[in-house]
Amino acid sequence: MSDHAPTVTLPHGTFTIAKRFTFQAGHRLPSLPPEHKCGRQHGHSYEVEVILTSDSLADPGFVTDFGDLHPFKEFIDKELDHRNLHEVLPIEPTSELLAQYLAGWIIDNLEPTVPGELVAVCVHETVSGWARFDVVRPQR
Ligand SMILES: Nc1nc2c(c(=O)[nH]1)N=C([C@H](O)[C@H](O)COP(=O)(O)OP(=O)(O)OP(=O)(O)O)CN2
Ligand SMILES: [Zn+2]
Repeated sequence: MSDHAPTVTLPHGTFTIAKRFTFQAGHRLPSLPPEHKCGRQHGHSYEVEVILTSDSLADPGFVTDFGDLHPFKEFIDKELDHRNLHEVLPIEPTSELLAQYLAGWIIDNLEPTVPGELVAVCVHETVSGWARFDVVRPQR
């Protein structure tokens, strides 16, 4: 029996990675009618998933080094963690708008320094509810 796994023909395709970040925050959704429970102050353990893609890999075989996403963690920890989101964000803090806002932060601040391209940001507010914002790029 050989000591090596067999050689295979490597298929063409695209690579996708994801990394999860978490933070705790309070919010309310001030635009909701007064009888809606989510108009009241409450909190979530937010999970944010950042999804990046590339057709080719940087050494040693990365779309983007997961460690290169650390500035996003620093941003979340400094600006969002243990805060009232409706007080610190320039948007109404629904999951959908938070996903779009975080995608904008990544495109402005992180994407220029990493090889991968942002595909989407998912925001999980609860174990059962989440929203995803998909970045639409102009046709090249
Ligand atoms: N499309 C969206 N709907 C709602 C959002 C949102 O961001 N996008 N947010 C909320 C509230 O923030 C709420 O905290 C979560 O709502 P909901 O899942 O209804 O609340 P529960 O976890 O208590 O769920 P139950 O299934 O009722 O236990 C509301 N909607
Ligand atoms: Zn909520």
